[in-house]
Amino acid sequence: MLSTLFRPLPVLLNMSRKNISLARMSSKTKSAYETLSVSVPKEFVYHVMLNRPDKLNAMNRTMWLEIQKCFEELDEDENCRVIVLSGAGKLFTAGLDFRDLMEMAPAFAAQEDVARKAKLIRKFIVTYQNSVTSLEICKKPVLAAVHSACVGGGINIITAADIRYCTKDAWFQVKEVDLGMAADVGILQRLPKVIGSDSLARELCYTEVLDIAEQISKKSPVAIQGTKYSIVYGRDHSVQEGLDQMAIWNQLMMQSEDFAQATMGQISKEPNVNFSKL
Ligand SMILES: CCC/C=C/C=C/C(=O)SCCNC(=O)CCNC(=O)[C@H](O)C(C)(C)COP(=O)(O)OP(=O)(O)OC[C@H]1O[C@@H](n2cnc3c(N)ncnc32)[C@H](O)[C@@H]1OP(=O)(O)O
Repeated sequence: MLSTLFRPLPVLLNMSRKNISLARMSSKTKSAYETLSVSVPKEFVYHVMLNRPDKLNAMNRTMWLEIQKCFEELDEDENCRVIVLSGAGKLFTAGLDFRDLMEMAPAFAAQEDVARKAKLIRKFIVTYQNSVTSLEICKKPVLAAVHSACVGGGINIITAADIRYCTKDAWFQVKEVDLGMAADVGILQRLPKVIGSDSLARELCYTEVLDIAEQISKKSPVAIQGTKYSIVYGRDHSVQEGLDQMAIWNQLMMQSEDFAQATMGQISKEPNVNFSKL
């Protein structure tokens, strides 16, 4: 289980529940966010909370953009020396917001030419990559405190943090293959390095459980093959080179029928999709 590789420290979450008003924050960090809550539980300690509890902290476009804005601001804020990142409500995050994906689909579909479609998709991927990378670029240490579920996009986010803590009930799922895509905003580049086991990272990215062969065979071949290619590429390249490769790869592969079929399967809770041979 991936959870065994993260350090359990529920105390962090308790500390963070003290909500200290925005008025106490420095003048440089006074943005109000729609999807994040920022407080200062102790001097120099800032607490950023993913704050869409009624949506299981699903990461919509606003949240991706606000994460980057927030970490860029805290990077500049001299009153901030360390940042705790957690999720409000019953779990850390349910990952990428499906509704957001559905809203973006018509814009992609409106472009008929593959190069123009790819240009649009690339912009979307790189925007979300930059959001995750903002935690890594931020000069202040970021401590991720995870409780209950941390799915898909959430793993991207915490692998860019400095230290990961979790409660005993926490569980982690690299879920992108179930959407018919290779994870493209940092998991494949950072997770193997973070957990120090290329073998375990591959198992988690392909499947999550031990009956490996059967599970892999039922998933999208576009997603599995893209995942493998990108992990191997990531092993021999820098994180940024891996992210660049990923954006090029998925600007094409997210146009495949596997992506649409797998995403619909997840939304309708009928994940048994018969993918075409590849
Ligand atoms: C360029 C792109 C870069 C980013 C890529 C990122 C990719 C990913 O993040 S892939 C992972 C996507 N997420 C998932 O597949 C998780 C789906 N959700 C679940 O498996 C469960 O909800 C969960 C185990 C997290 C919690 O289960 P629980 O039984 O407690 O709750 P549910 O009844 O399933 O859900 C409650 C309502 O929340 C809605 N919801 C859940 N997840 C999402 C989501 N990711 N996006 C939008 N909405 C979500 C769910 O539909 C329920 O809504 P309602 O039926 O209206 O009550």
